[in-house]
Amino acid sequence: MRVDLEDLLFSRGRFSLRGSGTFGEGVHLVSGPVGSGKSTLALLLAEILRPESGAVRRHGISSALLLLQFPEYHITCPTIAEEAGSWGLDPDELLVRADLAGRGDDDPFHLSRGELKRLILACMIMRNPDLLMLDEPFSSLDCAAKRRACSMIEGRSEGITIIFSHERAVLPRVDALWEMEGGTLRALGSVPRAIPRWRHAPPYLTYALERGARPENIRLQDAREAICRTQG
Ligand SMILES: Nc1ncnc2c1ncn2[C@@H]1O[C@H](COP(=O)(O)OP(=O)(O)OP(=O)(O)O)[C@@H](O)[C@H]1O
Repeated sequence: MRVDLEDLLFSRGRFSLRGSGTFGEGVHLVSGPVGSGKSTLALLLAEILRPESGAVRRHGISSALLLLQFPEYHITCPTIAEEAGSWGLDPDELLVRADLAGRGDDDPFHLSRGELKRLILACMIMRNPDLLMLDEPFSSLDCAAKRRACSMIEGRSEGITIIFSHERAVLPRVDALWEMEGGTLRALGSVPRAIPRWRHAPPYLTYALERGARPENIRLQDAREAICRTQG
C-alpha cells in the first residue's frame, strides 16, 4: 500500500507547489508554516485538485478519506445520530468515542468547532480507510482533546495516515516526517533519523537536540525521556 507523488506541480496565481516522494504504510507528518501549501497538497493527494504536471499514484489503496480543515464542510444531516448513520456507524459507539455521549439528538451545527472536529475525526478513524488524510486535525482543540486525537491516530494499526499540520505542541508518534516550505515539499525521512533535519521542529525537540539528547519520536514525552537518558 503506498501513494507516489511523481514530480507534482500545481500553480495558483503566484503560489506554486512542487513535490515528489512516496507515502508508505504508517503515520506521516507534513509540517510547515501557515500558507506553505499543506492544505493544497492534501487536496491534491485526495484527488480533489488536479496537478498541472506530474501525478499522484495510489497503489493497493481501496478506500481514502480526507478530514477537511473546517469540519462544518462534512455535515450532511440534521442530528448527530443521523450523521453517525450516514457514515454507516453505530451512533452510541461513535458518541462515546467522540466524548459526546447523550448528544445524539443535537444539531451538529450546535457543537463547538472543536467538538465537531472530534466527531468527524472519530467517524473517519472508525471507518478505518486505507488512506487517511487529516488537514489540521488539532486546530480548534484544547490540549486534552489534542491528546485524545493523537491516541486515536496512534491507534490505527494499518494503512497510511498523513497529517498536515502546523501544530508544534501536542503531536502523535509518527513514522516519517515531511516539511512544506513556500510550496516545496521536502521528504525528511523516517523517525527518529529525520528529527534533526526538521527545521520547524517544536521548541521542546530543538531544546533536547541542543543538549545532545536523541528523542526516539516527536512527542514531548520522547524529548523528556531522551533528556533524562542523556543526563544519566
Ligand atoms: N482557493 C484559493 N484561491 C487562491 N489562493 C489560494 C486558495 N487557497 C489557498 N490559496 C493560497 O495558496 C497558498 C497555500 O495555501 P494552503 O491553504 O495550501 O496553505 P496551508 O499551509 O495549508 O496554510 P494553513 O496552515 O493556514 O492551513 C497560500 O498562499 C494561500 O493564500
